[in-house]
This record gives sequence, C-alpha cells and structure tokens, in this order.
Amino acid sequence: MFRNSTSTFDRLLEKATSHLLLEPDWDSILQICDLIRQGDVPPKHAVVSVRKKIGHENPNVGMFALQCLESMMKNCGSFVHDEVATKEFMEFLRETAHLSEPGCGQHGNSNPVKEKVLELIQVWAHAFRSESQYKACQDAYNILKMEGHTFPQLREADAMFAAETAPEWKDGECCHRCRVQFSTFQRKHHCRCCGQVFCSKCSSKSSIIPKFGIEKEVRVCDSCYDQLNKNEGG
Ligand SMILES: O=P(O)(O)O[C@@H]1[C@H](O)[C@H](OP(=O)(O)O)[C@@H](O)[C@H](O)[C@H]1O
Ligand SMILES: [Zn+2]
Ligand SMILES: [Zn+2]
Repeated sequence: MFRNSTSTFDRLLEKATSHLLLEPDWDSILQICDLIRQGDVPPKHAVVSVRKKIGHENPNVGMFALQCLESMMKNCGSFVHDEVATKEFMEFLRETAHLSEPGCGQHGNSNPVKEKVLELIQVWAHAFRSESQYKACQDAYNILKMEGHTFPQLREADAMFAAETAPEWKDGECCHRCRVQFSTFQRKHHCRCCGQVFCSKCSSKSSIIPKFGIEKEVRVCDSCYDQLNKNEGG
C-alpha cells in the first residue's frame, strides 16, 4: 500500500527542497501534504525524510525543508504533530538553530534558517498551548527564550491548523445503518468519512472527502455520501 506512494513522496520532496529553487515549490509541497493526509505515506517516513533535508549543509535546502515542514504541520493534523512535537525533534530543531548561527554563539538573527526555526517553534508553542501531549514545543520555546534569542512577531493567524483528520475506524458485529449481522457472506466495510462499519449495500457509494484532504474517491456510507454531495445537482 505504501511502496509506490512513498517513492512519489520522496520524488516530490527532492523537488520541493532542490537547491536550484529560487522560491518554494508550493505545488509539490501541497502534493506532499495530500499524500500524508490521505494516508498514502507513513507520517514517520515523511518527517524523517524532511528532517534529513533540514539538516542539509546547504542552507537553501534547509530553508525549503523547513517551509515544507511548516505546511505539513498546518495541513496534516495529528499524524504529523505526533512526530514533530516531541522532545527529541525539538532538540534537533534547537541544535539546527545553533549550528546555523554565524560564528560561535552570537544571537544575531541574521540567519534565515535560525529565524525560521524560532518562528516555527514560537507558532507551535502558541498553537499547542493547551495540549499537554505537545508540551515539548513550549519547553523548547522557553529554553530558547532563556538563551536570549529574539523571536519574530507572532501572527495569530499562523497558529491556526487547518485540516481535520479522518476518524479511526469503528468495529461492530452488524451494519451501523441497517443492523444486518456480518458473516462469511455478509462482509464488513468502513466508511472513510464517519469511520463506521457497514454492509456492502449501505456503503456501496464512493466520494472525495475534501475536509480530510482525501482527493480521490473512497468508500463512504449512504448518509455521508448525501452529506458530502448535498449541494451537487441541486
Ligand atoms: O473484506 P474483508 O476480508 O472482510 O476485509 C474488510 C475489508 O478490508 C474492508 O475494506 P473496504 O471498507 O474497503 O471494503 C474493511 O473496511 C473491513 O474492516 C475489513 O474487514
Ligand atoms: Zn447495511
Ligand atoms: Zn459514513
């Protein structure tokens, strides 16, 4: 399931972080986000790959990788938050900021990679201020503050995370809609929109689910189908 989309992801990441770019390749970045949101690429693989690019000796590659990470955090929801808002990853980012400093230990923010790291940690610390499972961001922010780094002005709008992620699939012994019992001949199916379990008759339709970033047709139950397509065809 992951094999070919992972190679697509890798190709897109190469493209989005090429040292030849003069500005971010937003189209590739958004395609990367779609692959992760649709569950086509394991979030861990995605974050580990971007991390390698952030640490690239060419600061331009590092910068493009940070912009890619920023979009992934904004658009891919908890899949990516769980991989990035960790003590270990925050230490890596703090290390990256220090390594990119001109000379040893000055706090001049004249370095775009360092400035971007400070901006991102500040936004995430703010966005996750009430989520204890992501307190690593606050901790990193406080450490950097204590070290005397100056942070850019926080733009409230930057701290909003867009995408919801698709719900976990529920289990059950009968169809959520018509209550028919599942058996060898009456197979289970899941609606990708509500995550409930259905018989084939009650989940025979498919639809895209933009709110979850699912741009390809996937199986949905009859009521989710109606919801998702109600404004179509009058
Ligand atoms: O066909 P089975 O061997 O019963 O396996 C089911 C299919 O994989 C269903 O995929 P689908 O929803 O895409 O149909 C999945 O939703 C169910 O959980 C599985 O039990
Ligand atoms: Zn049914
Ligand atoms: Zn549904």
